[in-house]
Amino acid sequence: MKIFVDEISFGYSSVDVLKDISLEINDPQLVSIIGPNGVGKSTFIHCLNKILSPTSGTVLIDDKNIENISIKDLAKLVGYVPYSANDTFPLSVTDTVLMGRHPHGTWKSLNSDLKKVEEVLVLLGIEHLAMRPFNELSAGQHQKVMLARGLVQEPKILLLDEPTSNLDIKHQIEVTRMLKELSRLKNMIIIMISHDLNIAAKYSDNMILMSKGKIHSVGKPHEVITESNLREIYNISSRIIDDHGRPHVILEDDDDEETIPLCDTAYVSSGSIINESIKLEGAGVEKVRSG
Ligand SMILES: Nc1ncnc2c1ncn2[C@@H]1O[C@H](COP(=O)(O)OP(=O)(O)OP(=O)(O)O)[C@@H](O)[C@H]1O
Repeated sequence: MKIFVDEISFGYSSVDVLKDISLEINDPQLVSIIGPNGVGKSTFIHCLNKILSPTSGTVLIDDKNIENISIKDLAKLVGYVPYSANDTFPLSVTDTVLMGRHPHGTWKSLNSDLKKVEEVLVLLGIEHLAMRPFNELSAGQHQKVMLARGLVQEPKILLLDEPTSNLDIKHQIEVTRMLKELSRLKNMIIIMISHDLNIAAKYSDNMILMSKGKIHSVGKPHEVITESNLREIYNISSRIIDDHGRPHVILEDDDDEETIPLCDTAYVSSGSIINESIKLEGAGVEKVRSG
């Protein structure tokens, strides 16, 4: 499986957002897209599954231009879990997840589909919610159910827009680690937008830092999460603590000379909570041309 993005640009009617983005991603892996608010991260992943069509440039999946792939066929290749806290489904959790088995297809519920749903609910630790009405769940539970719906689709490429933003710290870590494991187990390219630099750095095989509609940096977490990048793009003073070869970001307060962990994981990661069961290095994200 390979995604090749060749010089795509996109603008909404009033604003140019993406400018000549090129990128190639090979191999099963977890890739995080990071960058400040409004730089075009969601717009970019919308161009990878035809929610939006680039104004110029092409997106190829396994050498096929996605413009020539029907929405129904594309759904077999590319899954997408949007950032949305407002989804409502007048269905049970099981039926909501079941919809992911046949996106754009006929509504079915075969035993094999139900088994897949059950597996994914167990994987995400929400099997106890199976019969609960979706609309009665909490925001974090909603987010896990929507993630389950994306996973049960078993796409080759899964696009996730801030999939852990409503989860508590323990579940953010668990789910992100699980996504990395799943990329290997299911042979998937998982592309996740994240604002949590520490968790993203810890579990991503590669990271993409976006700025003003372009890719600013791409590569391994320690290549992307650098003090100079954070100062330039986020305008923050930071210190990078190398934790077993992976960066951890500590904010520095220029006035008070105090340091603040960027997120709780700075503490957690140096403790014993994280117990990685799979440790594989991924590779294969390559910036083809810089914008
Ligand atoms: N439907 C739309 N119509 C017009 N402009 C839009 C639309 N959606 C997004 N934009 C604009 O496009 C730019 C990029 O938005 P996008 O949602 O891709 O950013 P983002 O990097 O994902 O931001 P965030 O981190 O806040 O989610 C922003 O300036 C936004 O205002």
